[in-house]
Amino acid sequence: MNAPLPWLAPYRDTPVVGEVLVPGSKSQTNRALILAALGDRPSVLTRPLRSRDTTLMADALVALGATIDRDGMVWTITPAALDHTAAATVDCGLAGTVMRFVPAVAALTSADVTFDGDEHARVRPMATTISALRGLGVAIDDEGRGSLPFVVHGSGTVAGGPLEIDASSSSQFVSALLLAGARFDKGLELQHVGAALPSMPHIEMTVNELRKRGVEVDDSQPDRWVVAPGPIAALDDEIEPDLSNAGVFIAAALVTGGSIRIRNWPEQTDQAGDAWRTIVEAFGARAVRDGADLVFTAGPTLNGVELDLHDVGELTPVVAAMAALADGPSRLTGVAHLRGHETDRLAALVTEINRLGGDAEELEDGIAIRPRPLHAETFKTYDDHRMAHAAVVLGLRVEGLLVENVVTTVKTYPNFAPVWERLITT
Ligand SMILES: O=C(O)C1=C[C@@H](OP(=O)(O)O)[C@@H](O)[C@H](O)C1
Ligand SMILES: C=C(OP(=O)(O)O)C(=O)O
Repeated sequence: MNAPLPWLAPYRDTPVVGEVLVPGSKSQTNRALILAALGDRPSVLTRPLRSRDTTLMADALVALGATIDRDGMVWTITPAALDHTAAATVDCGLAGTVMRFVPAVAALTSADVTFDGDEHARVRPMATTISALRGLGVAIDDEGRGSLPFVVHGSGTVAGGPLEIDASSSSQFVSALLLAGARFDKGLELQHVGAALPSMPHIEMTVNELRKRGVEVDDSQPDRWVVAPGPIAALDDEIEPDLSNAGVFIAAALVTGGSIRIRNWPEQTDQAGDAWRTIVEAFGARAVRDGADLVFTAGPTLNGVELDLHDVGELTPVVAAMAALADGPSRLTGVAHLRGHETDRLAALVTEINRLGGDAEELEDGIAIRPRPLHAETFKTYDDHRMAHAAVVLGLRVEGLLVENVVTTVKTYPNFAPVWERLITT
């Protein structure tokens, strides 16, 4: 494949004022697809995200026997008969939700299912998925790697029952087992042991999605989930806008002293990205509801921040870009697990901010950033959609900044670059 051409990030020396409707939530779409494929009847999904991660998820479920009719903004999912026996291959791309969520579904089929992904996917943490499924009696052949690629040898059933795992490197290890747990013969009694779990809102989203489909989940004890065995009811559902991806637009308003209306921000939501409402306050900005929308307006200064982002780690790259443009120093902590994301995000952010002449330093569990005048360079994106988001935010204030590969944003946002360009240049 040819190397992508660097993209000149639009620069702005006046406040960005505008509005945007972001596409659907990646996390909700991929949970809904899994649960529909395991459901008791067909389900209809409205406004799903159509991006690389959700296409990979849909293709994976089709490979396991589900039928998915993708008609624009309405997808109809007919569940997989789990007696599927034909050998299948699942391309995980760089999608954590695909590489962590789908193996437990594959274990329920009677097929040999090979999982692999992008080059960097092979170094993302997977050992917990492999050992957890083995602990439930599933045969997996990973040639001792503890990472992709591996083959799940489905035997048609998973016994389920009690299981201890260490999910401190990714909440997705917990979500994956909960999503399939009701279809295990004995259900699942899952106990997390180890350092604090990251991304708790994502686990809460998993539990909510299960309950919406009639699955009984007891989460009354910390770090413990008991999923009763039984059917997963089909559900016709509408996907919310992706609030994590709204962050790059919110940042555009904050770093230029402007204002942005994010359309259709849900009143009640379990998305991690809802945290933008409080994060912007730390920067000295505010978020005000106006009907169905939330309007984010910059304050007179962009304060430095001290934020523990353990629960909302995926917001870190955009927060770090804002911090590099702030009026004072920042410390972003609680995010050691970002080293296992699309790239080692702590190292990548420090390298790229410093490449522009900034002063960022890696901490044991985060980043310290002291703002300095920045100059244009090519900002490397490491095939990470959120590194590209960080780059375009910095490009608003650093004239001439080039983004190595803005197209990498297709992981969770189709058409991001033209939408951004229109907002910033009109
Ligand atoms: O379950 C999910 O949909 C996700 C969980 C989180 O993963 P980690 O717990 O690995 O950070 C989050 O960062 C990721 O973007 C999506
Ligand atoms: C960590 C992320 O993705 P993934 O689902 O691939 O883990 C992310 O989107 O920030």
